[in-house]
Amino acid sequence: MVSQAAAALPDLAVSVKGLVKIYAGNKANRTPKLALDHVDLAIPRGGIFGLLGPNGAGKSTLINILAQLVRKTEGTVKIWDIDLDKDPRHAAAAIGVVPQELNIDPFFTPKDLLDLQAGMYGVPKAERRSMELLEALSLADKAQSYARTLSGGMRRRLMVAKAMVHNPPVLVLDEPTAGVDVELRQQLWAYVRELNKAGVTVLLTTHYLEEAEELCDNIAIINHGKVIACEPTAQLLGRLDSKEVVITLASDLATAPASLAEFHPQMLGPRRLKLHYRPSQAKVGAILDAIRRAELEIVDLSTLESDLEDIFLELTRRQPANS
Ligand SMILES: Nc1ncnc2c1ncn2[C@@H]1O[C@H](COP(=O)(O)OP(=O)(O)OP(=O)(O)O)[C@@H](O)[C@H]1O
Repeated sequence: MVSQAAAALPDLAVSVKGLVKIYAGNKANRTPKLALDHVDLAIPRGGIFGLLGPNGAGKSTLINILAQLVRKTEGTVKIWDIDLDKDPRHAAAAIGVVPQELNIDPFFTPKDLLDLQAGMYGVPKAERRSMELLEALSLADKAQSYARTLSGGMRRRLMVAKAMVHNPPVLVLDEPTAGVDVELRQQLWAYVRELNKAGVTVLLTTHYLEEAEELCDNIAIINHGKVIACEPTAQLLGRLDSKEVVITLASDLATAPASLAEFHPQMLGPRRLKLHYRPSQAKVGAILDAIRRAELEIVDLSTLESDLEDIFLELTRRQPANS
């Protein structure tokens, strides 16, 4: 699908160095906002790269800079080895962006929208593949419907098709599964994986660790405008050393027994107790033994993987050692 000569392929699909974005204050809030604080990112060609972070971390700002919708304050950005400052037009041609907001002109049909977008990118008529894209995204039967009649999931898929009209080697998806139900999410991921297999490098942002874990071969975590981790998914997950067990007890408990203190117990209710442990230092069996010694009867038990919050705690705690 991507027709660059092998010799010309860059090692990095996207390279960001020392990227800073300061939003100027507005009338309501005059304080300038540092949204990206010297971000370095090297996104290898050919993979699916996840940019993970909580609300307000700076993910959309970064993506909007790549899409040239937001002007950076400082730093260098290269897309497919093309410097955004030196050659913005070719940098734009190398990337397709699916924004978070589904802004679709309601009075156009999906087919018209794709044709128009292709025209905007200067794709010659003979090379336009609007119907092929609509088919790939299960939208062929909606090709001639008004966009306003499409469901949220269909709109999202139409936005993906729109981002691909000029056949860019890099596809960026900003929070692609927000508001998309499980089945459509799977379809969307299947298509993204297909594109990736065909050679498209994918960059996606998400709040969800599970999503990044399922799809991405590399993950960067961004928090308060700073990249706090960037590594292969397996390595990142392996480095996380925090799990929780939630235990339902047979009878009420006023406070957690002192003998469980090493597991930082938290009462979730009179019969529900949450315990924390580090898999590298304690096995879940050790927790069960401690509970039995405390003469508590277990009715049910579930373990929880670390969530994003835990990861931040873990990574920020370790940061001085790693930096
Ligand atoms: N146009 C703007 N003017 C001022 N501040 C902004 C503007 N856009 C974003 N910000 C601020 O910059 C910070 C980063 O926002 P950004 O939208 O990039 O985060 P995000 O990680 O994409 O969050 P979300 O997941 O909620 O989209 C936030 O504190 C946000 O309030």
